[in-house]
Amino acid sequence: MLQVGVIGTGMIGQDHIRRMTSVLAGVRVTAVADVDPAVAFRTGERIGATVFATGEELIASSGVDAVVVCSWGPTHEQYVLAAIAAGKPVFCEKPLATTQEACLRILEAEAAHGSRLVQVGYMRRYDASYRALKSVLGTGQIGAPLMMHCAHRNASVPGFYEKEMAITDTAVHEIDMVRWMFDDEITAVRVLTPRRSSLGGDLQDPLMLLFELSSGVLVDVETSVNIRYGYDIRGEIVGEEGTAALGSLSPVHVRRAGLSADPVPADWRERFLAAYDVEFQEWIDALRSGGRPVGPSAWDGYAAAVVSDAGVLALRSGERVPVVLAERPKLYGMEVAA
Ligand SMILES: NC(=O)C1=CN([C@@H]2O[C@H](COP(=O)(O)OP(=O)(O)OC[C@H]3O[C@@H](n4cnc5c(N)ncnc54)[C@H](O)[C@@H]3O)[C@@H](O)[C@H]2O)C=CC1
Ligand SMILES: O=C1[C@@H](O)[C@H](O)[C@@H](O)[C@H](O)[C@H]1O
Repeated sequence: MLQVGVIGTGMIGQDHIRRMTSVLAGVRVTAVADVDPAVAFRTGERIGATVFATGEELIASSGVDAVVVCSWGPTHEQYVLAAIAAGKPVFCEKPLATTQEACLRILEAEAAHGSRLVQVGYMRRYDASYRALKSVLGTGQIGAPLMMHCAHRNASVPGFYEKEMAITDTAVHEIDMVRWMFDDEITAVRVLTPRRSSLGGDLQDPLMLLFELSSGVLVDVETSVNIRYGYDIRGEIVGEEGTAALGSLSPVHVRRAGLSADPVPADWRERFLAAYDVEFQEWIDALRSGGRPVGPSAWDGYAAAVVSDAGVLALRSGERVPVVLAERPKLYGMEVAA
């Protein structure tokens, strides 16, 4: 049984605790910590886990074999570094860290440790629809890819959500997905600002991002974070001889009162429910078999941060911003995770 400690017991922390305590096999949540002690105590009491006053104490505990970090982005670096220093595997929700400099510090620490300990929570790589899309691409049946159109729509966002988070918090999923889908790097970013939605308050919402890949493939991403009608994730690849798109996800299609409709998920927990399950089960199984994490690596977390930084610059300047990555350390090979 893998003994896991969870740092950050907010929205996604609770969801991952639920899957580790009642859905997945071979795992027990033995410890929790949150900067808000009331939340941590309620959770610890409910699931019978030890509550630690700080994430660092949780990481040091002998009752914790592996760590899951679900706290706010700016706090990820300190916990990932502490887990590496303790030699414990750490699953960190996205983003790996909020600056590329912080990601580089994590890469250095992991390289000094000498083997992979870190996995980043880019769950789209585990989603059945994205996996099917990648496999269609791989068979060559639509010919060489030329473009991809994506949409990332949230029904609404919390009050603390700022305009650049449409890139650093939201489109960062497409940044990782595109690198994985095409086995390629994003080399430049542009960001266009359409007419502003009146539903987004001060936010510049929606945004239109354009990624250039080193192969010449172009990827456009619409982010709309106040779309109201639900959580809608789309993707279509245009190839030389055909197109392939993420399919409809609904198990049921309703026709009534002059309407033909599929339900739309409320949020990411519903849309990516199965993907998170697969992501965590594969992580647990890899660690239990004495292996290393094989999903999105600290390198992937770093690359996403560099592209995301370029996106923020492109939004501020209105210019095309090139993406410059550091040299890829040997530890991360050229393998494509998940
Ligand atoms: N993969 C995905 O689809 C998703 C990933 N996320 C990521 O998960 C992380 C958490 O997001 P949410 O759960 O939505 O936020 P949240 O605000 O609901 O929960 C975060 C929790 O972390 C706690 N926390 C903050 N600083 C802390 C610290 N220094 N030490 C310990 N606990 C601390 C807060 O008190 C709170 O309970 C973010 O990095 C976010 O980007 C969130 C939603 C979906
Ligand atoms: O990661 C997530 C949130 O943090 C983010 O705020 C949302 O825009 C994404 O759709 C969700 O998957």
